[in-house]
Amino acid sequence: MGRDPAPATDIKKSPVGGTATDDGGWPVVEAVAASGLTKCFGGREAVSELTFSVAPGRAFGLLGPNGAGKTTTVRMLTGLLTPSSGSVTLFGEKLTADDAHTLRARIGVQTDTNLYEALSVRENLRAWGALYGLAAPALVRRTAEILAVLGLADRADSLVGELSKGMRQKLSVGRAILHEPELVFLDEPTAGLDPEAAVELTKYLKEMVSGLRTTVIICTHQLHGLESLCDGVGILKGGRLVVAGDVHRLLSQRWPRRRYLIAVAGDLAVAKRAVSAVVGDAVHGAGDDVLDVSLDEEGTISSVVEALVRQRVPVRAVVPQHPTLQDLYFSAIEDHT
Ligand SMILES: Nc1ncnc2c1ncn2[C@@H]1O[C@H](COP(=O)(O)OP(=O)(O)OP(=O)(O)O)[C@@H](O)[C@H]1O
Repeated sequence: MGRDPAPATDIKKSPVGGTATDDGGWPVVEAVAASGLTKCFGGREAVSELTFSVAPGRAFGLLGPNGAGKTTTVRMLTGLLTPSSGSVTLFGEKLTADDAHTLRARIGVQTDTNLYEALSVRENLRAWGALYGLAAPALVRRTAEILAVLGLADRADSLVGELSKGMRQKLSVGRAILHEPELVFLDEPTAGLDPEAAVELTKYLKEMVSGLRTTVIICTHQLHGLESLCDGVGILKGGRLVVAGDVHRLLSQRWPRRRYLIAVAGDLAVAKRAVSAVVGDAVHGAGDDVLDVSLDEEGTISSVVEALVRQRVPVRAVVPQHPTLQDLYFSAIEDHT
């Protein structure tokens, strides 16, 4: 990656809401801030009163069922759609129709339209790089990097019109990140990608976030493992933001107790009595030889294991059960049905 790496300053980020501060306690200008963002189509609200912000150098997942309002939100955030009410601020500057063009040089937006069908993959990247204002050495370097990262090097000279759906998808992502923008909006970037390419792309996006402090806003339905990329998340339902914040904080708020599955050998009733002496009724059987235990504090798992050992119950495995972003998503959507 060519852009200068992140400064050493440790930014105390506020992925959603609040004011981020740097080491010296100075406020950090949010990369994206939406305030009361609303869009009506024909009198019907597609997006209602969205207020959230994303600090620079963060990856933020905008999630929600089909029709929840993700694309409409991103289109407003990128100046492609005028809000019915509310406002968008990018890098501390209010987004207006006049600014949109200037600000767009600092952002990358993935869309599957406007690929030049009659040009090759390489020619498409070069054409887009030139439009973004990349000069010759950077353009050549970035084109090669993008082709390698997306696994398109061996198709660099193929015409776009001859590409498979997944390859076109890769190219549309490549186009969005080609000029190393400070802020990138991605719409289902890994959908249609083979598993290897999806892993590579996710790894590259993480490097952009941690190495270049790129801010990434990602709309996706692919929740599995998304928390490894996104530290912040907003879940939309029916155009409203039903959950927003730091993923880890949201998970620990929603599931404050720690759950473990303990596989034991021998009499399960004896094992359950031994554990119950430590955790009360926060234990139940989960199969013939497995106990499901919920604890207030992580430390007490050692007391639980000690209690089993004292009763001569062999412990075969202790497996912590970590709630995931997928669990958070389903529980948030269910709460608002
Ligand atoms: N141009 C438009 N005219 C009228 N209604 C629209 C328009 N664009 C979007 N909508 C409506 O706004 C709502 C939100 O649509 P949007 O495309 O933002 O959802 P989404 O969350 O991106 O969905 P998906 O996951 O299916 O892509 C939907 O009810 C949709 O029908």
